[in-house]
Amino acid sequence: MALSQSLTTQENNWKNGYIQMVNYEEEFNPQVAQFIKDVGLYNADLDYHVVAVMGCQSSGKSTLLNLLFGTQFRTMDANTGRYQVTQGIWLSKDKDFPILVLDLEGTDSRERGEEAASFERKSTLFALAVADVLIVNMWAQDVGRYVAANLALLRTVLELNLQLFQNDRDHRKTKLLFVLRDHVETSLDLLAKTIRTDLEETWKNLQKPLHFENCTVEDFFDLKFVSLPHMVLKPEQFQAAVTNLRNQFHNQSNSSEYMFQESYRRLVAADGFTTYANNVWETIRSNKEVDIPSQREMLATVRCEEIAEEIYSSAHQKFQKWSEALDVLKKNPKENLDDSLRLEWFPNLGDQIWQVIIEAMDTYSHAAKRYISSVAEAKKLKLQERLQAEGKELYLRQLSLMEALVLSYLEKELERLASRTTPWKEFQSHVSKLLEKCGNHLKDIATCSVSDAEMLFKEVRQPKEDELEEQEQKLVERFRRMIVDRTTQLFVEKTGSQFRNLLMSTLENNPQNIWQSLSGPLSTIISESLKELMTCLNEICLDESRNVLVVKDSVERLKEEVERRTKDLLSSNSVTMSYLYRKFDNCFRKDSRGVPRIWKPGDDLDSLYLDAKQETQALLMTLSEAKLTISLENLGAESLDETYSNLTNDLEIAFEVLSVERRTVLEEKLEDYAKLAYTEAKRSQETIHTRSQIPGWLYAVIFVLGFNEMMAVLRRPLLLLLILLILPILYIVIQTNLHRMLLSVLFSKIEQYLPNATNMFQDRTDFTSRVDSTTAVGANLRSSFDSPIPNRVTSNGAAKTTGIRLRKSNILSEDSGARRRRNSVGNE
Ligand SMILES: Nc1nc2c(ncn2[C@@H]2O[C@H](COP(=O)(O)OP(=O)(O)OP(=O)(O)O)[C@@H](O)[C@H]2O)c(=O)[nH]1
Repeated sequence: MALSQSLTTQENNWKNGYIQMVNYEEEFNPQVAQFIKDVGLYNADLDYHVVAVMGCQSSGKSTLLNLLFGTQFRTMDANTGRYQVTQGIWLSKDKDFPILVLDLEGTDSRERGEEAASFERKSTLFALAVADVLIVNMWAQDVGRYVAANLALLRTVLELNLQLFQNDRDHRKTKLLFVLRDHVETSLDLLAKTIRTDLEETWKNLQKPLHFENCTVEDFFDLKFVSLPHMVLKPEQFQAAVTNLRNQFHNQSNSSEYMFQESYRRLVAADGFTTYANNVWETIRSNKEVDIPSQREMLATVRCEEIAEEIYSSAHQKFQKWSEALDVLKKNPKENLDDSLRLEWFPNLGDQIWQVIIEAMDTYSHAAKRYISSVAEAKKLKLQERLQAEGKELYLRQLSLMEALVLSYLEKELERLASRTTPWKEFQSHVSKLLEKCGNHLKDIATCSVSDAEMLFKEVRQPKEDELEEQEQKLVERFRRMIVDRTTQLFVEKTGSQFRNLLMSTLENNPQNIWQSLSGPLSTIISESLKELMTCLNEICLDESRNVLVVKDSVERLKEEVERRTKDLLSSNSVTMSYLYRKFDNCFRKDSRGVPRIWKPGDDLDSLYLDAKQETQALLMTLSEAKLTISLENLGAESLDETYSNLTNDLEIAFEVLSVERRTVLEEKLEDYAKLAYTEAKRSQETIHTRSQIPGWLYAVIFVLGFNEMMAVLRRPLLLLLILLILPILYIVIQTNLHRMLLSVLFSKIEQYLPNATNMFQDRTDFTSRVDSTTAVGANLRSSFDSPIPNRVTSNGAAKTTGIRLRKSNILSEDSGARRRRNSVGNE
């Protein structure tokens, strides 16, 4: 409450150039710091002085200060009676000079009563701790007289000063300036002598620490005595004396008279004055012993801390700007490492960070030089560590972002390399160039030209560079594996395609010995392919042991590819059947020269049929099981041959092409085809046989009996013309063997429609006759199953029809035979 009241007052007073430093309730005003700044002393360093005045209440202290320093402390108005004007401790600044002026509360305050002595000790102790010059304001007439207040005042000063500097071996002196007011008669020297005697007497009676035992008052104080004439009675003399005294405070040129000496300085820089004063006051107030050295150390600690903090935050702001710029770069990642981008990445950021740190440390050293060096150095070290840690962090961020950029760029470039049609081509040389480019980019941006900066950041960069190198190698290795895989795949596919062509041509030309025929050319194809692959692997730059693994793997994949291609080609029933039909036709319908057979009555149709079927079934068996023997040879250089020697020994590729189920299906189709061919052949043979058995006389009989009909035709030109047209057509049909096809079509149509016709006929007969008729046909069919040769072609239509549904050969499975028999019975 009291403080806030004081502050309100103070706001007005501040305009008058003073502030209540310690209020009546003994509270220190935190706004003193701002006051110091406002009066322009904050940066004065040690180039300032402190003057304090003490003395009895209403002894003209404020009046004196105002006259000497141009301050505007409030003074008592004599017309309103004698009362206390100055309460607590007030602070002002000399109007023109860097002098802080302290106006202390009067020592024998009537208003404070019994507590006056306590406050007097506190304020005196405070004044001795902070002031270079302590003005003791006294009435001249009181000197030499036994005035309790004066003697007590002197004792307090000496005693407290002793207490204050007892631990300070390098203690500072204080100027004690006795200003004797209203000096009238007694000479100043006499008065001074009296005071000096009093001081020495008091000093003698004081209990001193052992190390100060032999010290005199003047080891601690420079004593000076000034008297001022009566202000009211002798105003001119008073004014002249005041002017003279004022000059002693301001005029440095007259060194003997100059009031301030170097040895009085409290060695508290102006920017730390508030902190120092505040701490001293708080220590005094809490009745603790004020230890100047520890106060100075405390001040050094506090101030160095403040200075370091201030400098750190300034450097931090600069780091922050870079950090924000790096954030922007992170959000908008670039995809290449163009030179134009380098500037965006703050090249030589390490140097720039180092520059900030160096500047910060210089500023700190300059600002902290006036504080205890051990404290300042300790704080400097901490500040340096802090700045370096933040600088390293920033530098590391840049490196991490660059690492991400470099890896992303490298990945894209590697993707581009891998997506080429020949991904292996000059792969390693491309990779080397890329890695060099990435490395140069990092080096250009991250390397420091200043050797100290390089030393600082190298320990951060080295692990990051190692990490980047490791990541790059991992990435390259990933793509190398991918490219090896793609290259192998390309070779496998290419080899597979070549094998397919080879397989097709071998099936066309030599299906019977297909696998033996394929082995040789396939060995050559695979050997050539592996040789090419190894050349590519060399460009991809795999080590030899991995080359062996890749080649081994490729061989396995090639085996799989050969199997896949074979199965693909023969998976279609129509394709496989076309080879089987051709085989059957070659054996059955053509002679050993490949000329189509004209069936003659003497031809052993059954044997030819059985042989052809056997041959075709043998081909089917051959096609069903693949067995290739590949011998890889001369894969490359001699050394490689040794490495791959275990690969070149008899590589067997064996697999099942057609499953048992598929084989059964194909055999059934083959059986049907064979039987149809046999039936056609048999019919053709019997036709020719019948024709050859007609005797010559029968032609004469036909001529005689048909003479009339012949003449009838000859007499009808239209009929003759029609016959003349039909006969050449018939001749052409017979000559071109088309009559067989037409006959087979005709028979198949008959087969198709005959059961329906039979059924229709049977519907018109009674039930019994139908049963009999059906039984007879069934017996006829059953008898035909027992022969490996299809039934003979007879005039019996039913036998003709069932001839193509004969039981299949013995090589067919029993299941299939049983099923077919069930089907036949069903049909019956
Ligand atoms: N006789 C005489 N009176 C003076 C002299 N200097 C100041 N005074 C008067 O003494 C009275 C008190 O003056 P202040 O300057 O207020 O005294 P002070 O010691 O600051 O008073 P507090 O701050 O209340 O302790 C005023 O009326 C002044 O005019 C002087 O040298 N001689």
